[in-house]
Amino acid sequence: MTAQLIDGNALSKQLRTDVAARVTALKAKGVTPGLAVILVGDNPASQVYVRNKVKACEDTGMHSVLETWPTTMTEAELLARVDAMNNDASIHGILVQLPLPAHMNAQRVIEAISPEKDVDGFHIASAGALMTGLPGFWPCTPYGCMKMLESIGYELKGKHAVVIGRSNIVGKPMAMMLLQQNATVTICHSATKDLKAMTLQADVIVAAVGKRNVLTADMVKPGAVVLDVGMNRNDEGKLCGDVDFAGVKEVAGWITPVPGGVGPMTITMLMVNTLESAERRAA
Ligand SMILES: Nc1nc2c(c(=O)[nH]1)N[C@@H](CN(C=O)c1ccc(C(=O)N[C@@H](CCC(=O)O)C(=O)O)cc1)CN2
Ligand SMILES: [Mg+2]
Repeated sequence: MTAQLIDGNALSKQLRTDVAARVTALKAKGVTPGLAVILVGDNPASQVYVRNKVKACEDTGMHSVLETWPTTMTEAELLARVDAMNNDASIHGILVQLPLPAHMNAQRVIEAISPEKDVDGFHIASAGALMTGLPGFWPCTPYGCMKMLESIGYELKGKHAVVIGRSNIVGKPMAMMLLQQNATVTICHSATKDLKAMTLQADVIVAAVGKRNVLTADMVKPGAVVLDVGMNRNDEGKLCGDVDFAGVKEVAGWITPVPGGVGPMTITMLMVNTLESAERRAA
């Protein structure tokens, strides 16, 4: 058996077309959605991601502001920039690209973003809203995973989902979203005793560890849906996920590739969150 591919580039293209149409409608009401992107330091991967975010804004007709600051910026200076964006009426979404330099407290910076503009969904108010089922911004990567499941018409009710990884930005919110759709959810992590015993029971597996080959073919139930959130480099320096793609695709029913899977969906859901923030303002 060979798994069907869930193509994050194709789904993103489709969703961004919908976003662009809604942006046009909002502009007709006099509101242009605006995103502020703040990058501190010169991490080359982060530079690529922020450029792609600005480009996604251009492609969907949104306004964007990109601020890049040197690593020597102080946390107080960064907090002042966040505050300026909180008070800028042309900005509906603010994101501070992570990771931040070591001398900054990322959580403190995130909490300085107004929850109404927290389009990354990282603020504790956003996390609390997701936890309790109240309206709020959902973190873009797990939100993108949910859209991928929706795109294949997958019914989560009563299914067993295993999330590998417990980060605040992927693993934990992913588990909450799956739970909200009435899946039975298991969160596995570095102290899990028998990961394979868990994943073999799973109808849906989300791998979000940041380590190659965390999931291999012998760990997957035939027909399972496998979503790969990892971004690593293999021995040849090529981008790869957490899943042994070549092996697992022979067992799984559905699988996301890396690159071209969850990654592009992260930026697409950022566009959706920013648009919805602006729509709320216009309502
Ligand atoms: N403030 C934030 N910081 C970070 C986030 C985030 O959502 N908000 N997530 C990641 C980085 N990230 C977006 O910021 C991100 C990573 C990867 C991709 C992506 O499209 N990847 C491509 C491959 C790109 C490549 O070739 O290098 C893919 O998977 O196809 C998008 C966004 C951490 N920081
Ligand atoms: Mg992410």
